[in-house]
Amino acid sequence: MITHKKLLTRLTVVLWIELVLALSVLGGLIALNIYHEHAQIEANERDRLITQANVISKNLAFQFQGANQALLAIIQEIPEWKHQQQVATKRLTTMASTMPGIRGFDVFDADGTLIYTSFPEYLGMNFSYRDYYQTARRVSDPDRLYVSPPFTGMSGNYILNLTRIIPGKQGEFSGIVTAILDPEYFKPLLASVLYTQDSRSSLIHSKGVLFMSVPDNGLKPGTNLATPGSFFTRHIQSGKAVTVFSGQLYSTRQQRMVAQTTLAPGDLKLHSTLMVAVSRDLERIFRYWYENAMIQIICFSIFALFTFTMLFVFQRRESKHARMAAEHSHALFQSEKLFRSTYDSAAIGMALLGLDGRFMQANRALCHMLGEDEAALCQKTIQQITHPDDHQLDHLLLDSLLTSQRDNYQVEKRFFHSQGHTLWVLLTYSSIKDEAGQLQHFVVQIQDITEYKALQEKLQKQANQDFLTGLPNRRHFIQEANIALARLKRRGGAIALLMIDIDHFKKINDNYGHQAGDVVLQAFARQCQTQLRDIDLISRYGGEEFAILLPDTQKEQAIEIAERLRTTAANTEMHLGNHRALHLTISIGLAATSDTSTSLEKLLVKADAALYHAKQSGRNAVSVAQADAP
Ligand SMILES: Nc1nc2c(ncn2[C@@H]2O[C@H](COP(=O)(O)OP(=O)(O)OP(=O)(O)O)[C@@H](O)[C@H]2O)c(=O)[nH]1
Repeated sequence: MITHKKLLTRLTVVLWIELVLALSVLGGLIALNIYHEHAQIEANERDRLITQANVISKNLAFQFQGANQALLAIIQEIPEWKHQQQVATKRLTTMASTMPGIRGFDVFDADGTLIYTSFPEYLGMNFSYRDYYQTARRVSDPDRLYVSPPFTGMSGNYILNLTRIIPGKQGEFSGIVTAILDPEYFKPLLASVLYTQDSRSSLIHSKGVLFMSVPDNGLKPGTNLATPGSFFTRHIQSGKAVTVFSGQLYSTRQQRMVAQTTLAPGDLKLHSTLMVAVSRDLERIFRYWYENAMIQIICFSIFALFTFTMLFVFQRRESKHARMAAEHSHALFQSEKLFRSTYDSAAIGMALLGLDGRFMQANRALCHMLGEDEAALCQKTIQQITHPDDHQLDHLLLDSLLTSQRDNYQVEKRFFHSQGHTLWVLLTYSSIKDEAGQLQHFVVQIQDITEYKALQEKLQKQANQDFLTGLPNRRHFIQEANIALARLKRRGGAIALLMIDIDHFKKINDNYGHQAGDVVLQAFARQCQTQLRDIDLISRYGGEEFAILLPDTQKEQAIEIAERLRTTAANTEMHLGNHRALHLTISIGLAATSDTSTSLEKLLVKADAALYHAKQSGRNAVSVAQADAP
């Protein structure tokens, strides 16, 4: 079974995995975008560099073709000059001046001696040591245009020549004719393709010798670039007309992108050629891309950090909430457990009632008290187990809860046990309301007070009873007599009061003992009781004095009763045990009235006075009090 804690941990891990995956995807897309931008910038730059290199190449090719045509024309014209130096010089000078980029023309004989030239000051000098002469003589191909490696000319300038062989009549080597290229012409050409400050274009002889660079990068013309691994070498080795390389330059150690083209002017056959290199600084090419990429990476890192932090904070808060909820739930569980155990094991009966009085829950003590199980009790209402005599009171009090006049009340009432007998219970009702104050249920606490009630009844009885004779005592007599007088006041009629005193009772005590006196008192009480009606009330009023209240009794009728009591007492032998017996007499004072406004005090005073009169008249007599004067 998965615990709540394990489930939370699993959810936490899943969220982290999901976040990492989402960030990985986002990061991947950003990386792809950065890579794509890099590739696009690189491709665009390659295209631009190639285009610029091609512009120079085409221009040079055109230049080479023009120079080649001029050389062929000079070869054609040489026989016509017939060693006339001035004619040749004029012709060569004129041709050089009409051709842009050509500084002059020289014609050498087979030994390398300058025989015609546009620079007459060098006539007759031998230049057979020059590379262009030696290469042309060695190769001796009349169909080729020889491109010399750059060299320092007689004027001190760094130049290069385009050379053709002058073939003899049998095709043998008869000398060379060269066009001296003007380096100053190439500088604006190379500069014309530079489109940014970091752009640079160069011309390199195919043997690897640098001819010129624009702008000057500090690398000396004549530097050999044909070193292993250099971009020049890699271009030559590739055999391609156009290449582009990026990285560190062998020559300057700079990081650049270089487009190189090999000059190939149409169907012109060349021996050696020139390479055009146009390059840009890599840092400048990718500066914008780099800044943009850094912004994206920083933004992504901040976003990732933010989401990690947010998730961390969120999960900490969630886990704190979960911990608090668990603690709360544990506390609630403990509290409910404690309540349930208190509720179940309480000595007092407890129940939850619906508003209609139906039992919803009942604890063990209540079930035990009523002799029902909880399920059976929950089929009943509290009214069903209440004694009918208590229904009215119960309804009244319950109504006061339902109408919110009060929140609780306590009542003593009777319940029916499942076996039919009644129980006295002390019942406390309490309202249970919801947060809006609406009454939802009742909680009742029920205490079995049957024993207490019995004891109370017994004590009550004892409090009202004379312990010797068992007759009501004076206190109880006064209570009941007042009730009877109240009834008289309501209904009218008549009432009589007899005050009875045993004559010379002291002598009985003295002669037979106090205990015998007690026996006489008990026997006399029984004797009177047997002669009275149920509605009559006899009490031991004190000592040997008895009071009898005769409700609904007229004076005459009362006199009859009094006389009967007197004669019975006088005529009845009273046995005292030990074969002893005696006769006693009694004196009676009688007060009777039909005055509904009379009071008990008045009646007692009158009866007492009459009793006194009976005693005074010799005892064993009934004396009737005079009626009140109208
Ligand atoms: N044995 C017994 N004697 C009681 C009890 N209560 C009162 N007495 C006695 O009753 C006697 C009453 O005497 P008295 O008041 O002098 O009156 P008497 O002797 O009856 O004479 P008269 O009333 O004048 O006829 C006293 O001796 C009391 O002690 C009682 O509960 N038991």
